[in-house]
Amino acid sequence: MTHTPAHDIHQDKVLILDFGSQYTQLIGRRIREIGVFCEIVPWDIGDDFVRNYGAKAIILSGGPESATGDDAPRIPEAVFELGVPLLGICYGMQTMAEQLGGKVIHADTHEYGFAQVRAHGHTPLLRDIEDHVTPEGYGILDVWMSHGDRVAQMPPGFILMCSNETCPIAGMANVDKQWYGVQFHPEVTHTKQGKRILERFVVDIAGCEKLWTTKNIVEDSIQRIREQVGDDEVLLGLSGGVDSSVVAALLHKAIGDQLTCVFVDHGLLRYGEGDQVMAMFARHMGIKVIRVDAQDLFFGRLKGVTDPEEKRKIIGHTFIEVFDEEASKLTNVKWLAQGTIYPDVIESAGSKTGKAKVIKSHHNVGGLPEEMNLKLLEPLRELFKDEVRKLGVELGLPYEMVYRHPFPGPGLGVRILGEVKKEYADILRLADHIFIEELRAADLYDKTSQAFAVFLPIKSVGVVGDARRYDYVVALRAVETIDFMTARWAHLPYDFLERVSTRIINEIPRISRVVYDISSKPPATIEWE
Ligand SMILES: Nc1ncnc2c1ncn2[C@@H]1O[C@H](COP(=O)(O)OP(=O)(O)OP(=O)(O)O)[C@@H](O)[C@H]1O
Ligand SMILES: O=c1[nH]c(=O)c2[nH+]cn([C@@H]3O[C@H](COP(=O)(O)O)[C@@H](O)[C@H]3O)c2[nH]1
Ligand SMILES: NC(=O)CC[C@H](N)C(=O)O
Ligand SMILES: [Mg+2]
Repeated sequence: MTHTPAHDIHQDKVLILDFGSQYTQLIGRRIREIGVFCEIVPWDIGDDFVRNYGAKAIILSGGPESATGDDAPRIPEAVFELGVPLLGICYGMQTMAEQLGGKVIHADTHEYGFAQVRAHGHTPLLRDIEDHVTPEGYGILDVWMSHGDRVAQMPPGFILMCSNETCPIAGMANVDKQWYGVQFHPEVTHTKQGKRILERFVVDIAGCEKLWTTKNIVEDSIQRIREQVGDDEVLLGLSGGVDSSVVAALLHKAIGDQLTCVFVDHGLLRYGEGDQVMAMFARHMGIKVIRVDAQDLFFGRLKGVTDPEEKRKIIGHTFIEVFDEEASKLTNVKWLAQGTIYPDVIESAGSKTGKAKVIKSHHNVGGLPEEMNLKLLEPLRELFKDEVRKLGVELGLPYEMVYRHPFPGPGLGVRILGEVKKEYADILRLADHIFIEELRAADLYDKTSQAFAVFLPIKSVGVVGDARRYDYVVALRAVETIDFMTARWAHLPYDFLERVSTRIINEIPRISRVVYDISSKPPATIEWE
């Protein structure tokens, strides 16, 4: 049965040219939230790409460079030839000004953080959008700025759109062509009217229809998966984490029992996780799940190994081995499904050109041997994490599963410092479970981005019931973060920490002491190894 969605959800799309801003992904997320599809590409993607893409509007991001420099990154010429609305943000506006005959200078006073601009409400972009009105009747916007350069002279054909004392040209517009530039960042939530401004641009000015909704995405993905896969069989590594769970639910809906999942129990899972995954997917949803008990294999391979990178590599290779073996038992499989999401795609494109240092090798199930000849199926590769979560809920997965904290593939293997032993994993699982259970009970789970316990294989002395206890130490870790690239340690209430610590020491005989990790990232990382 073929199924035709009511709309082509990619019909109206916005192209975002990335000049290296810290907030480029935020621009993308805001446009998607508004209900319009968009994609982020590097600024030097080339004229041909820009001409053939079919964007209804183009947004030029901010960036760290100075538009005054001779070899500064520039907007491809094709952008100006297309006749579509343009919005330059910060660096995007500055280079637009330079390229069209205006002038940018290094400013004497830099603006970082909160600012206000007077909005000259005569342009379509800002008309009737304001936070305050002055006694003289001018609109004022509360915005967020981050710049050292500024536009000193507008290009011919542009009029002033907003300004303040430090930045007399804080916005400019060529209303005929629908080309706009703003010095402030509408994509960050500190700019209160930011989302309205972006919506005005993509919906009212560029005429994009709001077709990018969770319901439409589900319908569209299902149709595309069916067309791609036909009658073939698909294999998916199911971890119980958010991404692979949503892929499982989506594939099951699209192709039913042509899907087989492999769930590897490496002995480094959270408390009760294996049973939960089986109950949820196999029993409740009727998905074919092969549970592989590979505990002895993993613990055997990890015996005596203490170096964190070596542990990560061994876990990664052992995963592939198990996967390979399971795949070879199934005869008709042509596809390997993966939970790759859009930030993975953007970041791996960026890292090809970058020279970033490897801090940790993330395990990767994608490195399967060539002779398997499996084709890759990645139905989430256009979606941001928050979109993946909404999709999960739409597909009927429970809220608690879809909004759970991320869990690394190597699992407790990177939360047991030094050598990994089953004995340690059993102790850690219990401590972690108590911590998470208490977080949920105190309504703090959703207020932290990631929380877990870490096992320290050192012993400390305690006194319990007048007796001496000489046993292990557990560290609690909880962080608040948006993107997991930087993180602040969570300031959990003392009485809460006290309750968790008391329970852990009382209920787990092998633990003598509990400590709380107060390091942020950077300079620490979120996981301990
Ligand atoms: N225990 C496991 N059994 C089978 N496959 C696994 C296992 N752990 C990880 N994988 C595979 O590795 C992929 C990457 O893991 P990763 O932790 O990044 O994603 P996830 O578990 O799907 O989601 P989340 O980021 O929420 O944990 C998973 O999508 C899954 O395909
Ligand atoms: O799937 C994964 N495989 C891995 O090997 C891995 N290592 C770290 N993480 C997760 O990444 C985020 C950042 O962690 P770090 O600050 O420790 O680098 C945190 O959310 C970590 O849990 C991993 N996820
Ligand atoms: N955030 C930005 O885009 C900054 C642009 C430019 N690097 C400046 O400092 O003005
Ligand atoms: Mg995971």
